Amino acid sequence: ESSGTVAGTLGTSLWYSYCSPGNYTANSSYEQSLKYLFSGLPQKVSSSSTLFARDTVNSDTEVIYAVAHCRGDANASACNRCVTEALHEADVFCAFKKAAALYADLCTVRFSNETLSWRSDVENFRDRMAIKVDSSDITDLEMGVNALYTAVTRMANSSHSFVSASEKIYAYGTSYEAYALVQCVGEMTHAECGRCLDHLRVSCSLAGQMVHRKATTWCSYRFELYNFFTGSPMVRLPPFTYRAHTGHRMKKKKLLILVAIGVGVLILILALITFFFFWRKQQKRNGRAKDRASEEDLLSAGDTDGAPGAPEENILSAKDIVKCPSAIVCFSEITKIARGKKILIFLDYDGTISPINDIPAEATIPSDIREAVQKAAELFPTSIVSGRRIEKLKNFVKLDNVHYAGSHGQEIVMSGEPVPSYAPVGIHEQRVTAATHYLEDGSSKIEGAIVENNKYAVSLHFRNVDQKDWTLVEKLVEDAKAAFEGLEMTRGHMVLELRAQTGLNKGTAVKYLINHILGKLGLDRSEVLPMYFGDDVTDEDAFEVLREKKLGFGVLISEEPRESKALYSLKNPLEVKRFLNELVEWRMSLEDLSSTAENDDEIVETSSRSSRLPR
Ligand SMILES: O=P(O)(O)OC[C@H]1O[C@H](O[C@H]2O[C@H](CO)[C@@H](O)[C@H](O)[C@H]2O)[C@H](O)[C@@H](O)[C@@H]1O
Repeated sequence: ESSGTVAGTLGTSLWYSYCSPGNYTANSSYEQSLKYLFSGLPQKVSSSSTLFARDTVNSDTEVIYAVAHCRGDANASACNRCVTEALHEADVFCAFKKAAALYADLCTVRFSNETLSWRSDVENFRDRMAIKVDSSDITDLEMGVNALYTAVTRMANSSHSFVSASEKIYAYGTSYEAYALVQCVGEMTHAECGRCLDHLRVSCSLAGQMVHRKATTWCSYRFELYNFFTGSPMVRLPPFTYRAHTGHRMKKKKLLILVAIGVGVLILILALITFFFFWRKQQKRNGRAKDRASEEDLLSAGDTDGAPGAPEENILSAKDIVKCPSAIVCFSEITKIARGKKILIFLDYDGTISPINDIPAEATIPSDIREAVQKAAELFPTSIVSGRRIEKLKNFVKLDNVHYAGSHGQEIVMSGEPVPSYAPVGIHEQRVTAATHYLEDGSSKIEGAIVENNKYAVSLHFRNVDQKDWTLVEKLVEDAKAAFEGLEMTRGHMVLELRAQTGLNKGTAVKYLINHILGKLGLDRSEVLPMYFGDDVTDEDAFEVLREKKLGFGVLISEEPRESKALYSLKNPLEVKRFLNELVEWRMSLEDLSSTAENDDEIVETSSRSSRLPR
């Protein structure tokens, strides 16, 4: 069932739902049997002493299995209500699907035409993460949360199936109250509970994710920096103080420093020997290279003339947010920090890889830019992150080897996967559809206004509207916002948008994509260099994530200097194409270099980009 639909949102009690691909037809015996199953399940689970129930029912052709489980601190009526609502959501969002899994705060429900057991389901976990703590002491805080996790898990698999706990964590003068909850289905043995939890735990590191949860129907855990469960914590762990652990760390640190010094001296000696031989070769080459003047002078200018705002030591810590130097001029700085890392590329669509067009529906991507994106994606994991809905985006981009994040990062489809791996639940789409009709009606009298439904956001374009009518446009969007719940207004290039209030944006999408790509490649965040290219205000969320997490950098696409959280700039989509092509060429030349390293002279003779090759 891995190809099923997964939906999720922040802010509603149903935080994840998963519908399997198999369908049943209306009025079939499967539908009748499922309804029967649904009618008894809430009562069955809420009256069980372990707040867990299984049920089965025979349709004409198949057996349908269901399990439901409520959180250990829920009372019977809250449990009953939660399961009833989850099954109702299943009716709406997984209509006609033979199997589904629904994850709400207080309960999980799973039904299927295949038998259900924790072993067969353990791969089917769902997670929701948020990197909530933006401070330099995140590692120390993480240690506190890890300590809490270890203690609570140990308890859950030794004596209880439900454990809530809290702990005070002191890290560098700040005090955090951390809360944890771990639960297994009562019928599982302690060993099974332990294995189920271990499986959840190893499937993703806690690194940086202070606030997160993971669940299958059978076992789950959740961490928050606020008290989210009912009643007092069952266990109160002694305060975790980072400083108490520093003594041990210091010893380790000293040892590491000594080893590092030894290795350093050795490397220095080897480097001196290598340098001597290299210097002799270089003397010979200089004669031949003198008269080679080419475009590379421009591209490597940042090396020599100190381009304005060009970061000197570590480009990720540059402070100037107004003037972003050209990514083309600073190409050699960029490749310097990219060396040895996997580059991850994130591209906004409109204004970044597609030139601005007066008619949004006609803003296609030029074939040479598409070709550049495709080539880049063959070497670097690439994602297109846009305000447009994914269907439309895919239709324009027409590339299979990229990931897509649509509706301003609210919906995500990974490359090669037929269905979204992340999307808000349906109520948000319904609100946007209602607002779309409202805007269509209201704008029919405003000449030049164009309404565009982007699934979880609706755009009212005023690029072609006479300036005297702009106030009408703004008023219409404000009225629509007031008329429907759960929508927020944002602005872009000559466009006002009403976006579903999901807490998701291009920044959260970039975090999600980076986590998934890291997981897929088995890499650590220090091994990758994400670059995000975007032209609009909505891209600032992504620039900010990369800048503040010191993960990588943003590249602002703009003809004029503009205040931005991006670190570099490019003028227009043509420059984006050129940069991507340069990046591909650089990466390929590294490969060439390593395969012909023994014949260094030959490389110098034939490469027109010799100054950017690693020295
Ligand atoms: O995140 P993006 O991919 O940049 O999408 C943001 C909006 O882009 C589109 O509108 C913009 O481009 C249009 C075509 O060039 C232009 O006519 C319009 O003025 C721009 O705002 C798209 O139509 C919107 O739905 C996106 O939200």
